[in-house]
Amino acid sequence: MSKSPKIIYTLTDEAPALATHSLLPIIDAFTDPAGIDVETRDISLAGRIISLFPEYLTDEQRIADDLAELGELTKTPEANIIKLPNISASVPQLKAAIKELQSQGYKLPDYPEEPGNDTERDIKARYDRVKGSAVNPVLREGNSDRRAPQSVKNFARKYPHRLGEWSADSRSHVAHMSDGDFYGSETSAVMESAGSVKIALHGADGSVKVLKEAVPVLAGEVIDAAVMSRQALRRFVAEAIEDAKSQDVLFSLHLKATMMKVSDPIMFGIVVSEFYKEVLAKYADDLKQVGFDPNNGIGDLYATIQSLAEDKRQAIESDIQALYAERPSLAMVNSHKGITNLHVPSDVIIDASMPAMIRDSGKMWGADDALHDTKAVIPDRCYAGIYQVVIEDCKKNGAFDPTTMGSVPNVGLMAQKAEEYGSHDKTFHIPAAGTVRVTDAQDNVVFEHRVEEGDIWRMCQTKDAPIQDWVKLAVARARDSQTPAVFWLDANRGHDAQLIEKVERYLKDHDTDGLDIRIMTPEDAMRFSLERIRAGKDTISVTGNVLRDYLTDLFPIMELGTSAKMLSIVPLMNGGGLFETGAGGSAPKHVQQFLEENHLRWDSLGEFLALAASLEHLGKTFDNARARVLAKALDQANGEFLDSNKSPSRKVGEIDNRGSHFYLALYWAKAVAAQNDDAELKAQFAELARKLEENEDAILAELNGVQGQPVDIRGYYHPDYALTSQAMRPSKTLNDALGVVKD
Ligand SMILES: NC(=O)C1=CN([C@@H]2O[C@H](COP(=O)(O)OP(=O)(O)OC[C@H]3O[C@@H](n4cnc5c(N)ncnc54)[C@H](OP(=O)(O)O)[C@@H]3O)[C@@H](O)[C@H]2O)C=CC1
Ligand SMILES: O=C(O)CCC(=O)C(=O)O
Ligand SMILES: [Mg+2]
Repeated sequence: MSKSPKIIYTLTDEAPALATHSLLPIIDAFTDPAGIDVETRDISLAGRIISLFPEYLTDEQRIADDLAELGELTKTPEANIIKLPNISASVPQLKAAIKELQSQGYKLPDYPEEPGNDTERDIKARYDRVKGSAVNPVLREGNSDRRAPQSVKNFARKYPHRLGEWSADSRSHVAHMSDGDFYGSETSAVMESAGSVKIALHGADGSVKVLKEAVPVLAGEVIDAAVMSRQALRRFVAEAIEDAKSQDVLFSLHLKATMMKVSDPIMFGIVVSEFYKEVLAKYADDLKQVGFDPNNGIGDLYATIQSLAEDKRQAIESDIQALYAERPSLAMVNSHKGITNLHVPSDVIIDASMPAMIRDSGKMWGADDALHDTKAVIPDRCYAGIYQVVIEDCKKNGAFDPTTMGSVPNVGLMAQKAEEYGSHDKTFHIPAAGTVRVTDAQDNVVFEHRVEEGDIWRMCQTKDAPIQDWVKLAVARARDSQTPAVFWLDANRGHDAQLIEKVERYLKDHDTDGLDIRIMTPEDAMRFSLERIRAGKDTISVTGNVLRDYLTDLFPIMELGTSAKMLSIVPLMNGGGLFETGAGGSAPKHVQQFLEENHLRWDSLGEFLALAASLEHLGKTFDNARARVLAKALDQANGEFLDSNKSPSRKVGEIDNRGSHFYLALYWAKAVAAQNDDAELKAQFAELARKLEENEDAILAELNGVQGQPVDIRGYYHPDYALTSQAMRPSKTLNDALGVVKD
């Protein structure tokens, strides 16, 4: 390959962005002497917003659309990108980010929730491009390989995390719909040839509204369509509220309003509307006037009623308090601040929230600041059942034991916006009763669904090439690790039935001799994997995109206490590599702690693992010996890091993210100094290793000594760069030592 070896390191948001200020100078200190370029690209929420509105900004303020550039890069063989978690913004977060930027002098337009003219429609359309999960789908031009490396598993066995005890009479459970949901209505088809399909709503009154003129499709592609009935959802929610009350358990809702950015906020809004029904009806006119939108959560009510007269505002607030007495208790996001599960749609994200509940004895926090059994409402049936299986297993067998349990790595079908996670541009909030028809170029009806006003109809696409690649990856992982692999597919679902046929066909393209490869429904696959995990055995989960997301938080959280310690590789379909860091998110809670007491508990192990994999990939694709030296040394450093347990503590005054970076640098420098493949690097890094080792106490004292005080970095979404760097690099001794190799 002719181009020079280059790694792109992404600048994102919240805790991982803070950590980057400390880690990147260390990475530079190692890669510069080896002649490897590490460049950054800004894909933060604030950066993406700024890049949308050049004409509103001064020359100094403008920045390029780095995400678009990276999206193109992922389609090339030389792509080598380290992708840290980023914010997938809900509307309240988007508005907060805009407000912050405006206060910093960026003359950005407000977000027009209900645009009244073409200019506003254009503004909203631009903002909607950064809303929700708008980064990952662009970069994920490959399927997903997420697992805990052996060194991490060994770490978990040596330093087990604590899991809450389970009781056999726990009343916690999952509640889901029994009809009228996506699961029940899904129909699916495989496209015979390339072309396009059209989506139209044929009104009961004879009108035709084109919802999408042309959705391009490829030969062999699986498309499916399904509808969620508003009435059925409402009925279900009303019953669930009643039932939670009568069973005296907390009511909690678990959705993915960030990734499923069209459907799930609407479902969230329906639950909010049902829970607060009487109050919302009583003050309907006032709430309409202030622009309250239940899809943004009850937090939006508290924010918007600020503009009402004091007595009206108080009346609404006290009626809400009175309503709480009649309703089941709500699960809380922050009981100290009175933030409930229904406050903000992005505060409770199912992939992280359900494992947290399972980790905590099946309980969630109530307003009384104590843990309680809970009813976990997950309306759609497609995946809800897997969590109920885990709950039943824990009730029967108790909590899992991290010192003996096996592992469930994942191979996920993700490439090219596969399945539900690519559906938002084909998801519609139905404006009037009728029939949604999907037709092909010859006007043949591919799908048809009867719909009512307020229903949510969606179509998903899954290309054939990613499916073939996914099957290949599953076989390769099963072979490499000599581990049974289970495809989690449900023959009763339209989409899954098509996938089962394809999987059976494509498995024949590979040598599967001696491998144990099965296809099971998600619930059976969960039972099977749990039985094995308790016996200390590993089982590869081979899943679609949604279960990829859910399982790669669930199993790591049970096995390792966090998904931060996952290796998360996306082998890009055109030969490049995307290396995600961990399997979790951007941990807003960690930023709060950092700002309050200058302690950042973010665990960068995911970054360390991703960097080692990225360097190894670079070594291979560019036949670059120095990248291989660094990769091998980093791998050893990661082993030593885990073995001596230098991850951040949660407590102020103790080692935090910055201290953990120091140890990584020390172990990495020692490993480069110990190798004999490259004498020049050996000499340079021996010097760094010596400096770091000699000054260990002084550096740690400088890093930990700053803790305990609030920090001001002048911004949450767009903090001041220099101030943040200063805060994240408080050790002069460490900064000077890193200069040894850099200059
Ligand atoms: N790949 C990506 O870009 C992803 C982005 N997100 C985005 O992240 C934001 C927050 O999502 P949320 O669902 O709250 O989930 P998070 O994964 O950000 O946070 C849940 C909890 O997981 C733990 N955690 C996660 N990562 C780490 C880490 N590296 N070190 C230590 N602990 C960690 C923390 O637990 P504790 O507080 O107990 O220490 C944290 O509070 C959202 O905007 C979401 O869309 C979410 C998932 C993936
Ligand atoms: O893109 C997002 O919003 C979240 C992604 C995620 O949770 C995951 O990939 O595990
Ligand atoms: Mg996830």
